[in-house]
Order: sequence, then C-alpha cells, then structure tokens
Amino acid sequence: MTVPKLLNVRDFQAAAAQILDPVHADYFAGGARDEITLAENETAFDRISLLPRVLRGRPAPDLTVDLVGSPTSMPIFLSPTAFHRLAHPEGEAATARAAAAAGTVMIAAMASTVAVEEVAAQGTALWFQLYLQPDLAFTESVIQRAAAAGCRALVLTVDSAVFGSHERDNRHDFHQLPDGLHCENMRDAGEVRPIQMSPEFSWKHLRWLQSVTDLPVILKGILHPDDAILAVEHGAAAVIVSNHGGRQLDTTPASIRALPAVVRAVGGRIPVLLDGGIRRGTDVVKALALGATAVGVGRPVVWGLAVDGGKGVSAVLEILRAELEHTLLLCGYGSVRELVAGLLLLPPGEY
Ligand SMILES: Cc1cc2nc3c(=O)[nH]c(=O)nc-3n(C[C@H](O)[C@H](O)[C@H](O)COP(=O)(O)O)c2cc1C
Ligand SMILES: CCCCCCC(=O)C(=O)O
Repeated sequence: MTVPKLLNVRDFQAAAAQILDPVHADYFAGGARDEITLAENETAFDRISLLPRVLRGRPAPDLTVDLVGSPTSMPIFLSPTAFHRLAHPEGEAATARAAAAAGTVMIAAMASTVAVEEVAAQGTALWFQLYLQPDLAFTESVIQRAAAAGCRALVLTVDSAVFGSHERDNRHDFHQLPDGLHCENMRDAGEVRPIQMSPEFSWKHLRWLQSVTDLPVILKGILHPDDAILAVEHGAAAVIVSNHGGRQLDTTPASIRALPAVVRAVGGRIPVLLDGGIRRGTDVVKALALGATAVGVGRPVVWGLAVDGGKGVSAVLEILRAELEHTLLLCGYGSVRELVAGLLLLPPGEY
C-alpha cells in the first residue's frame, strides 16, 4: 500500500481520522449542537479574498513576533486542547517538544493528560490555560504549580459557564477518559478532582486571580467588543478572540468575523489574538491583516499528534509556517507586522 503524502493540514485531518479510535476522533473533531459555528470558522476565511501588491522589493519575510513577552519564531501558537494522550501515548509531552522545536508558545490545557511539570520540561515557552474552579483555594494551588513549572502566562477560558453540548460525544456516551488516563493537573492529595464549570464567575474573580499571581492573565473566548473593553479595563494582558473551536455556544460568529470589532474596541491597548478555523497560511495572513497579533491552532495540532506524535505536530507547524511565508511573498509583504486590512477584499455586508 502506498502511503499518501501529507502536504497540508487537511491531509493530516484525513490521516488522523483513519488512525484515531472513532469515538476519540469525534471528540476531537466535534462542535456544539448543529456545528454551525464549527463550519463557519473555516468557511468565513474562504469568503475573504487577498488583494496582493506587486513589485514592492521586499526581503524574505520576517515572521517573528513578541507574544505577550514571549518572542516567537512565527505568529502561530498552540491553543489549549484537552486529552492529548487519546491521540498519542506521549500526549502533551510530544506536543510540547514540537512547540519547542518550532520556537513558539504552547498553551497547556488544565485538562492535560500529562502533568504541567512534565510538559514544561520539554523546553517550550509555555502558558497555562485555566478553568476557574469553585474551590478557589484549589484553583490557587493549580496556579502555583503552573507558575513553579515555568509557565509564563495564565490563559483564563471565559466562554465556558457550562460545558458545551457535543452531540457526537453524547451519541457515543463518551463522558470520561479511558482507564489509566487522567487530568494530571487536577491531582490533589492523591485524588484527581473533576473539572467543574460555573456560571457564577464574574469580573471580580479576574481581580481575585490577579491578586494571587504575578503572571500576565490573558482572557480566552472573547467575542463581544464590550467584553473586550472590560478585559482592558480589568487589566487583562491580552484577549483571544475565540468561540472555543465552535464547541461552546453554537451559532456564534466565526472567530474571524468577530475579530475586527474587538480590535477596534481594544484600540491597540493590549494584543488581540485569535483562534478557530486556521487551516492554511492564507488564513493566518487574513487574521493578522484584520489586526490579530498571532493566531492559535487547536485541532491541527491534535491531527499531527495522532499521525506521528511530536514529529507529526512539527510537520503541521512547519506546513503552516511555509504556507505563511509563501503567502507573504506572493502578497508583497516583508514582515507579518506590516500586514494591513488593505490587503483584503471582504465579503459585502459581513464585516
Ligand atoms: C478537542 C478539543 C479540546 C479542547 N480543549 C480545550 C480546553 O481544554 N480549554 C480551552 O480553553 N479550549 C479548548 N479547546 C478549544 C481550543 O483551545 C481552540 O479554541 C479551538 O480548538 C480553536 O479552533 P480550531 O480547532 O479550529 O483551531 C479545545 C478544542 C478542541 C478541538
Ligand atoms: C472534563 C474536562 C473538560 C475539559 C474540557 C475540554 C474542552 O474545553 C473541550 O472543548 O473539549
């Protein structure tokens, strides 16, 4: 049998679907309810056209950015995704090795199946994603663990007052990890606590969080410009425009459609990051041209991991880097930091 060449992120998606247990493949692929936002995250990029410039005499593109104090080799980071050991036995440790090799930031999920200390030991620039837990003393102990492990920022996920409803998981009755796999960051005196979500959290809890850590706090899951303004007013170090990869509230707009209003509301006071639907270098360019400092990838990382562990994640990241560089060259831009909205032809009435 000939092994197909994996040339792009979608090739990795197809290959991963062949390798993963079908229940786990659905967990990684799925979105909330009718998966309208899940699909929109990708198709909204396709409706934006690029209007390249020519004869601009630019050097080979500079892809580097400063990501909230972490210098990165490209404006692409690893968004937090749970349960990597469902995709590969080495799980998040393999993912972290690939992030380190790529010279970019990995956001370790609170629901990681490898402990944050072991993930950090792989040498990547690491941020820690947090779901506030109703037991604030326990939350504080997790933050202290992440900080002691060397995490450089906390990423507070704010779009999850309750779990999203994933009908694919419900059909499979997939509600707990297989034997032997645990959320290793939830260990407490030998027990593994369940991750809880609560609608009772509010902006005052952000103040609490800032009072117990010196790490920058980044808010993930901002879609409304008024929340972006509140984030700035409450001292957030950055916001991530995200609909959780279409896994929380279905029929929210694609992340890319929510981006411009958030960028306007923030007015340059803090960096605006984005994730959701990034599958091509052209998607990265479009998000940066609309004001994002960098973009995150969620599922593509898991697909790479499923296909070939850390090497697979590296391959996915290098495909995106090469596509980004190629797009910049064809668009006439010498740096990711030069990108402007004039490069884009936006669909009428959508932005
Ligand atoms: C399988 C899976 C697990 C995820 N787990 C988390 C998580 O634990 N915490 C979180 O904040 N976001 C989580 N997300 C959302 C991602 O961080 C990110 O917002 C999303 O995947 C981006 O969309 P993309 O997959 O199209 O790149 C998860 C997404 C997926 C697909
Ligand atoms: C029981 C742990 C819940 C982890 C949540 C993972 C997540 O955010 C997802 O979208 O899946």
